[in-house]
Amino acid sequence: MSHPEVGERLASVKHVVLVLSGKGGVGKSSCTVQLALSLASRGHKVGVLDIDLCGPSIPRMLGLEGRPIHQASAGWVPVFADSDKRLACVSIGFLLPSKDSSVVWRGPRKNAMIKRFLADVYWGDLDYLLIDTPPGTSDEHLAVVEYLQEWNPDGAVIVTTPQAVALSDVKKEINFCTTVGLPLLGLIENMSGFVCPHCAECTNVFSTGGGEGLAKHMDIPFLGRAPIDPNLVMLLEQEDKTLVPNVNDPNAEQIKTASMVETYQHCELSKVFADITDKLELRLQEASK
Ligand SMILES: Nc1ncnc2c1ncn2[C@@H]1O[C@H](COP(=O)(O)OP(=O)(O)OP(=O)(O)O)[C@@H](O)[C@H]1O
Ligand code: SF4
Repeated sequence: MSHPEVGERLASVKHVVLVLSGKGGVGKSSCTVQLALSLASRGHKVGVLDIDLCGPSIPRMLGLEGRPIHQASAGWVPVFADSDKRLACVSIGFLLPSKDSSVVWRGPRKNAMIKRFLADVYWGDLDYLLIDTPPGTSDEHLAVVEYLQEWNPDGAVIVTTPQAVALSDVKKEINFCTTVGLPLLGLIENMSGFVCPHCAECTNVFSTGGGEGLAKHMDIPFLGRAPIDPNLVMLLEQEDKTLVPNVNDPNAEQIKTASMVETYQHCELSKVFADITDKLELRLQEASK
């Protein structure tokens, strides 16, 4: 079935990237947020579409909980995470009566909502649209791939952890992409080691390198390893995203910035994601040649 309204709506978007994981809790949403912050810090215009309809976490991570999506004549207006309007977000979380409301929908209703997100949101000109998906391969994945068919999304980034690499879930996710013809842009090994908040030394709590081995084995680019960073947890949890987290000294006066895009640049993990983002951008450039 053809979906020309999706193609028309996304004509002003340069790149569409899906973020997937085989298992829940491996850090897919936080990696999506960090890619978005990293791209926005380079001056790109970025949209984050959260299609994890049953467990939307992006509004909380970006500090946008409780903000409404407005209906304008051009379509649904996304919620912006910064005053420069470089980082826009759309999530079912903005449409629910409260943050504790749950979505218990069957496939057809979920599909209809995803189609509305793709066809009705007025993103304006975007350099990147990052789509955060639920874990595994479910109705949401099949729907988004079907609706994007004619638009040809650039591909998928897979997020895993060193422990999850051993499970077949991540291989299933990779096979899903191959089956539906979604190019694999790369794999991120998240929670790979622990950054000490005192000396910034990285300790490998569990084994690391599994993600790189798997990427090699499955012949997909390895984008990098992101360690566990307590300051990232603090930033994602705190309400005011303009305060630079400091787990070392929670009583110290926190540095204030203009936006979360800037705050994130003070986190150790932003350096790792700058490198991951370089590789992803390079991969997208190569693929579009
Ligand atoms: N590199 C990291 N350092 C510190 N904390 C992290 C890191 N990655 C993820 N986390 C934390 O782990 C928790 C789970 O992450 P997240 O919600 O991104 O996972 P997910 O894969 O999207 O989960 P699900 O799809 O099941 O909702 C969050 O509290 C997040 O802050
Ligand atoms: S890595 Fe951190 S916790 Fe371990 S010895 Fe160094 S300062 Fe202490």
